[in-house]
Amino acid sequence: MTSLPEPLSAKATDSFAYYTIKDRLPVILSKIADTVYRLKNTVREQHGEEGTKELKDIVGGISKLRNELQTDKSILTLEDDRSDVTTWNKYLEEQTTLHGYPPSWFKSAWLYVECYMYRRVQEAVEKCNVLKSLDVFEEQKQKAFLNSQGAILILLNYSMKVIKDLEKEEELDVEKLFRQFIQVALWGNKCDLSISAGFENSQTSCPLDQVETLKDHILIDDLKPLWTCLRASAPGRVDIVLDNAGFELVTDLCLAEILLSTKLASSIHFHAKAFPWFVSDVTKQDFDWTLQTLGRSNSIAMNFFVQRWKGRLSNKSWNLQVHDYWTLPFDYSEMKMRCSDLHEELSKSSLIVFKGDLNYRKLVGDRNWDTTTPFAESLHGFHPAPLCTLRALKADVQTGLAEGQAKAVKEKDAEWMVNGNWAVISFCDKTVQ
Ligand SMILES: O=P(O)(O)OC[C@H]1O[C@](O)(CO)[C@@H](O)[C@@H]1O
Repeated sequence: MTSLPEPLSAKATDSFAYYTIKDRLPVILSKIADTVYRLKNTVREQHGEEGTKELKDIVGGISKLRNELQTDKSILTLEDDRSDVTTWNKYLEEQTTLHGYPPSWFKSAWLYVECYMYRRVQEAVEKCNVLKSLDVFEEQKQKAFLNSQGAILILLNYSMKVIKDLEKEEELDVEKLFRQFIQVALWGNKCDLSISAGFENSQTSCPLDQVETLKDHILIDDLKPLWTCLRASAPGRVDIVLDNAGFELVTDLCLAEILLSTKLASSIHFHAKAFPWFVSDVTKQDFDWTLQTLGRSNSIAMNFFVQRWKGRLSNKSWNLQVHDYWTLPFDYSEMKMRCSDLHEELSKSSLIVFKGDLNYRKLVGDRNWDTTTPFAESLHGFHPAPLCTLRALKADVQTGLAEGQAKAVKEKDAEWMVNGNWAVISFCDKTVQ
């Protein structure tokens, strides 16, 4: 086997990694500090002096972190008592031994240091007593959801009509529905709050029209083999490794619903993050909040789905799973070796759907691949089950393109790799070492 390409890193000053670490991450950290500071009156009312002190400690921790990042200090060990501390600290040791110097923000692998930043933010919260369950991104995530209400309503009204037609046994083209809901979930990934450095990024256009208007922006379309695979194993277990809360989560829930209602799947296993991550990623709290909020509305479609989805959670056709591996800095080719229980769990699936950019980066190891490297090869042996990725491009890594395709798209849009306007549906049903 030929050697692997280098991991992406801010060492390359013309890279998106460099721009992210130099400009985007400090903005995200400042925004966290502002948001937390604005909670001071509420926290004082609810938790008195202890809360006020903890809030100050969080803001202090975030400012210190921003300073470490901007001055390219070494990565420090974690000092809270979360279950993953030992794994993080051991990895830091491993990296120091491997390279002969301690990792730092601008010298080490982008994937590692960016994940570390979110884990350090969590450290500041974990060290608290009364504020231990604070989600520093909660306000942004909830605002983005509420600002996407129009698009959510259109999608849920349409989905309700589809379900009712299916129940009436109307002759519906199931493959067409599958293609449509996969693409809605794909473009749901355009909206995320970390690419916009935490600034407003809600879904405002009609998600169904978008499927048509953005068709030519899908650079890899593996819908056909994906459909064939799902059809052959139907109805089986489908896993969805979630990405962002807000509009994107609703598109994922609708996809899950359609897979079950059309009997393409018998159960859905959603995978959420164990703590607030990359600004807008879904935690269990976000998942629950989304259902509660839909349930409080007076829209018929929202209420219809909340009842249906609560039923699915209690009869276990929907399952929500949380695992620390999703918030560790490892790529997925390391899963079998580092975390065999999750790998084994995923191997029970008929199809694993990985949502979003960060999952893609972890699938392909966040390396400087030639864009024509086959997707299966870039997975570097990761294949617990047939898998696909639904990803809007927001980082300068891509595999599976045809010869000349990268050049052609770059001529149309210089920012194609990072602006979220281009996407891929890549599927793999075999292991390639
Ligand atoms: O929510 P997604 O699609 O995983 O995107 C995560 C974002 O974080 C990054 O991975 C790095 O900031 C970007 O590449 C992307 O903007």
